[in-house]
Amino acid sequence: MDLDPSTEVPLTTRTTAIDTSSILPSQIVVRDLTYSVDVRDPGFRKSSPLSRPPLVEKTILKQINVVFQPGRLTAILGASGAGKTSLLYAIAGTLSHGHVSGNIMVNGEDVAGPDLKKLSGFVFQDDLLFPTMTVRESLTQSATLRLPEPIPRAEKDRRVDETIKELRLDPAADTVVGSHSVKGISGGERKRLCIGMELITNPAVLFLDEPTSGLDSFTAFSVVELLKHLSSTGRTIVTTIHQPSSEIFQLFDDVLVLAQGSVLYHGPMSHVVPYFSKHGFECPQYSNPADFLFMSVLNPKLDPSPVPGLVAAFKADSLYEEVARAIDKPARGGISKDVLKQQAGFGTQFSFLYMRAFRNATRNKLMLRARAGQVIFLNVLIGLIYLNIPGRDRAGLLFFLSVANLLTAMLNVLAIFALERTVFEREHGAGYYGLPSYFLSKISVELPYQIILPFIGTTISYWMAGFQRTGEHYIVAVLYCILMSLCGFALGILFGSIFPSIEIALAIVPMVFMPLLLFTGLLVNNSTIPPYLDWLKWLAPTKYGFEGLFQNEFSTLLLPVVGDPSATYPGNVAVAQFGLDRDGLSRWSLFVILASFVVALLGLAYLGLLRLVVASDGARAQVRSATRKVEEVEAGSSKA
Ligand SMILES: Nc1ncnc2c1ncn2[C@@H]1O[C@H](COP(=O)(O)OP(=O)(O)OP(=O)(O)O)[C@@H](O)[C@H]1O
Repeated sequence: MDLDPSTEVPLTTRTTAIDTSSILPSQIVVRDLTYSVDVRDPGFRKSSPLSRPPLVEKTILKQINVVFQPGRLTAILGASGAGKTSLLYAIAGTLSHGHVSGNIMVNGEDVAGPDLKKLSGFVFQDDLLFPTMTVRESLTQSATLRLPEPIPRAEKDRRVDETIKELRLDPAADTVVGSHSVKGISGGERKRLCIGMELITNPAVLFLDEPTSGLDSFTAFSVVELLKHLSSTGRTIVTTIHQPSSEIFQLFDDVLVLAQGSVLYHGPMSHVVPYFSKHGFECPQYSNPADFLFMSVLNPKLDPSPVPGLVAAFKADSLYEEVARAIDKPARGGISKDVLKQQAGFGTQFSFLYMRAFRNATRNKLMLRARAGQVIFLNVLIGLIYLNIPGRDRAGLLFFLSVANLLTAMLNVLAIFALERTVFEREHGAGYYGLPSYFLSKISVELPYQIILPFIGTTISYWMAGFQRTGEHYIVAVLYCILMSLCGFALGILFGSIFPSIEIALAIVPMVFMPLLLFTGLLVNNSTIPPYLDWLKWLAPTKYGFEGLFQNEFSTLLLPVVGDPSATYPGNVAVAQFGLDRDGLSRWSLFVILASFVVALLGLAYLGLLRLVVASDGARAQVRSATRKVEEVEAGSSKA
């Protein structure tokens, strides 16, 4: 349990640390909001194993009309799959999949989703914070990247201090967020930090998706009490919530009950029980109204379902008339464009991301040592193996250098990117920074590794194995290894972004990658490969790496004849024996092709990331729903 009495104190009577005078009370009117997605027809009967179900439209939200008032805390309740998250995302403008129709107005002005996104804060259910950053650093990140550029640094720092005070995070201000393996702040502090990261811009509207999930009841209560306090300062706060306790339920000003994408009730919390009792659902005395709703009205096992009748009943109720009136005559206060969150400029984004990645890399000392250690260990080992091996038999070491530099870089980057991918998707989606600044900062932070590590590794094995002792040959060999490492870096990002998880990437990548090793020229002589497979060699960076390293070392060397060390033959003969002269490419042509490969792979990696950020918003709702179902099945089986 993460209960720390010093930090989890209920926040009942409190003053506010944040200057709330600039909050413009914002009424949100949602009119005829409909949301649908195209899905494969679940009722389709396959006529053959290859037939695919046709796409059909699935309506998730059906003509929703609701009004969220400033200074009020609204809870969206509903069974799993009712459309709570979809409604929140659709209003907040964080959906990118499917078809959304209807209007969303703030103080009577029509706002497109992205504008409301800028005007409001959004706290996601799964809080993705950087584990190596402290609470203060996380808030500073939000202030740096999301407050307008002209606001002075001192003012941004003041806002960070205010937010820490407001959320009572002072005792944890300099504690790292932590992760599964490193103990950091408590669950309640994490949630408050996520809220704080949104509060930095002092938004008039705050959306939260299940802010109490995973918290014990007391911590959950203190989080909702914080929301209540924040709404009392004039903010419009809307949160989805899953089965709140009766203490938490009492904190809400308004409740919106959803079922099958329609509104069953939207009005004051105090009217919920009388309203449903009027429609035949009597809440027993001393029962938690939320539990009562889930066990009776929202119980999916009820046959016939009361939902259609209750949807119609709500539309005929005086509460709905109030909503309809507000929709017809929305409040007129305008929206101040000044309060819109602004993304910092490219330079600020880049330098911040660079510093963060740099700090992250240097704080993660284990990873740093592991990366350097594996390079030194492998190259000393291979250097010892080739210490006394003469002539062209050292070709195996060149093969090793080309493949190992690519593979180690690719796997390291894949492992690191797998950890930060979800954070990247979330931060990018929340408008902290753009893809160009992220991509460039990633390259800039990784570049020293991809230069220094191959340099160290190649230097060790090159001199131990006794390759040509001229500056030129040594430098060309190092440059080839750096290019191979950069290819691996780009492939790591590319595979990390196109495959949904590191497990899937690791299952598929060897299948694609291993056959390409056959085209290097060492394992199979190039001239013996059948013509219909021969073209594949052009796709193998290892071919260019190995061929270039081989030519660099052997083409100008006189090699000893096996069995007669006093006799020699020109190294070009060895090049021809391996079939490496077949394409007529010099070591410099190979070098240029390999460098072009790096650029092309970096371009593909960028496109992979672009595809990821476009796809992530739409996928989020589905993933959450699937996760919830798994959790429910697990909870059900553990109860049983
Ligand atoms: N992009 C999508 N494609 C297909 N179905 C979707 C998509 N987004 C949502 N859905 C479906 O729409 C329904 C409503 O989903 P939503 O996540 O809004 O429900 P919810 O009330 O928040 O549920 P939970 O409490 O389980 O998170 C679910 O059946 C979900 O599977």
